[in-house]
Amino acid sequence: MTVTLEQRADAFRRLDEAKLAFARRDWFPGTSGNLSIKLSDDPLQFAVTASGKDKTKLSPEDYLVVDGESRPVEPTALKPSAETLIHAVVYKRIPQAGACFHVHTVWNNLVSELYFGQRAFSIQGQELIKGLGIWEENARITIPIVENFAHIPTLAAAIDKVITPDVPGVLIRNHGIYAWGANDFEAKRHLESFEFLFEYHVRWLQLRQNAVSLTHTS
Ligand SMILES: CSCCC(=O)C(=O)COP(=O)(O)O
Ligand SMILES: [Zn+2]
Repeated sequence: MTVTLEQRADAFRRLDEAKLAFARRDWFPGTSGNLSIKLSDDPLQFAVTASGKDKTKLSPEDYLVVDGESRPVEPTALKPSAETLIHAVVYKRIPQAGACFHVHTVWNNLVSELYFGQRAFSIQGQELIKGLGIWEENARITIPIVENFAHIPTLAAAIDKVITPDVPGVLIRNHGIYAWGANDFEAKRHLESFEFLFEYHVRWLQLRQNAVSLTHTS
């Protein structure tokens, strides 16, 4: 299937919108983060952020289109995100994924380190679990956590082993989160829901610890 110039331009415009929304929340510290939107399944092609850019800004050189091996499909001086392979793994493992967003936040880093020993973080009974598309009563979700291998093919292979269609995200230890959805709207909703759950959980642990300390000193 050929990707038209209109589809390419529409994906770039949608990536601009997602990027600015996340930038407003300070979710791209130090040029971190990368975003993609799928353009075709067969052959796999997706629009992805160029590597090392300041993702709080817009420029005509922010995105390029790559194939399933993370190679640019058109002549360009731009380098795809260093983590493009992870986006490719998500699209291959979860065929229903149409957009994939990666951000580094303090909350997702704290949760990834706190629960790395269990290789997963679980949370139950929170309304925002519905934001992940899971509507059962008192639902519990479990997001996997992988080691932060510096060698990206090793990191991508570790992610490939643990992701499932049941939960639309994966944490990388002391690095960040990848979250995906059927399209950019859904991937954003999933990412925001995960971040709410992480922040709630860490703040709740802190409050509980403070309450215990007060009880012991009074
Ligand atoms: C400065 S952050 C280190 C690389 C990283 O984790 C990241 O998300 C950004 O890499 P990219 O090549 O996509 O700019
Ligand atoms: Zn990263």
